[in-house]
Amino acid sequence: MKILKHFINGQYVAGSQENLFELVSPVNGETYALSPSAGRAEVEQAYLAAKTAFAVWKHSTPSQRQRALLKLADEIERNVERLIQAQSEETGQLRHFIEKEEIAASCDALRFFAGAARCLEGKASYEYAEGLTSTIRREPLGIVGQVTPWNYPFMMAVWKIAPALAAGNTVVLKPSDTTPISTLILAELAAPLFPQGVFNVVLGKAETGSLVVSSTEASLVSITGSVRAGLQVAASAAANLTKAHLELGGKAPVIVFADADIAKAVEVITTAGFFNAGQDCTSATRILIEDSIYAQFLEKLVTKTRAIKFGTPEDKDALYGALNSRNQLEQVKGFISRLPSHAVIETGGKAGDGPGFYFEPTIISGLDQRDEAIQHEVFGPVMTVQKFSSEAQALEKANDVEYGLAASIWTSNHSRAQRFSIRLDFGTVWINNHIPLCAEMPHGGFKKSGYGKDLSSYSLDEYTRVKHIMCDISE
Ligand SMILES: NCCCC=O
Repeated sequence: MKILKHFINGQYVAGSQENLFELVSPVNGETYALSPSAGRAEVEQAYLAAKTAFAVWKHSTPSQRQRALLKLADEIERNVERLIQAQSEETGQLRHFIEKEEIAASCDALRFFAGAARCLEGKASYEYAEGLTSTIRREPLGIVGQVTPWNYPFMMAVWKIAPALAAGNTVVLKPSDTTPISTLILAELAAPLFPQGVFNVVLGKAETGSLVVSSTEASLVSITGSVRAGLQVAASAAANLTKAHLELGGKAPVIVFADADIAKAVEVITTAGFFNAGQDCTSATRILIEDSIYAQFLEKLVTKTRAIKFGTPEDKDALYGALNSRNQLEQVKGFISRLPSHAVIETGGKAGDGPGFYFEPTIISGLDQRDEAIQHEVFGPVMTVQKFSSEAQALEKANDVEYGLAASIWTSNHSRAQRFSIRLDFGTVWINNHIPLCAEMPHGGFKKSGYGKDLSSYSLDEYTRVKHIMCDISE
């Protein structure tokens, strides 16, 4: 059985063989590799490598950082087949999905940050006080501790490391325990392009993650994960006064008015809800439908959903693959088993056949606003439908969750679209669409969805600090 290794100081490093755990294929439930679990000594070894590397990398010019990031994007493209193979094995995702939604998008993000590294901004230098001239320096923070999730393992690692490295920081990253291999390949591809120790990967479960985010060597800790994990990271960061960036869960409302383009709404919402088996923090999960079109819209949504195929990684016609783990499948089944008696399963509601971790695309109606499936993130191919009868009611239901990551509004009334985009309490609001992202624009939430931004120049702000230098110029 293959035993994975950490990637520290530019090379693979065997971990302690004491706490090995199994990596299980979501496609067939079989164990395909063993992973070590980094303890304190290994995490400290990674931080030491990152600290030594920071002394060099912080003096690199933005142009040098740009060249390294651009080369990394090219190298990823040269290794696309290897990456698709690794990631489909660890996630159960479809091969065509990984290529388009992860690898291509990750290369684009790397190229964006390569350019953005050269365009950092600050206030104009000037004499704001008599006899004194002020300048602003934007500096890297130091060593960054990062924890990434399993839903898009490769792309989430790129979203974290690209702005960090572009700004001149060095990294210690712990990928999810179920999906470490694509991140190890990323580190391996990056190694010849950056000074030794700039990007280190330590493997393990939650205990290793706690060691990474509680290190006193970290200047920033950044996590994409659940609200529960985010609360723990925020607490441990606070104990050291370490800056934290938290990209946590979501429960996106999708508000459909009678004047929307219904055919387009049905098409996009079913894709945006079941894409990646709904394991997406911006997934279209809570469909709020104006009462005058409720029955007609629901019928179309159900018909379209029944035609959705899920399948193994090779299946070109499938919309999504397996859920990431047995644990995640149990989570989704748990939500279904706890549905109240007033809930109606319009379609789906069951696990798929076979040994893999599959679940049918599912639509649930009849729920009350306070019910668990409306209030909490399922992170599976499950959407709920609710009715509303006025703008005020739609807005109230949409905002009435603890999350604030993403939302969409569907209408042909321009003023209404604008009103909702202002009043929706979510970090991204789509108008007549749902799910697309781009590297130039920020991704991050409000409320319990966390704080700080991934992507865009706003994430470079997270990874830099602003220094004011004031010089006496009096004669
Ligand atoms: N659609 C990408 C969202 C990233 C987090 O799940």
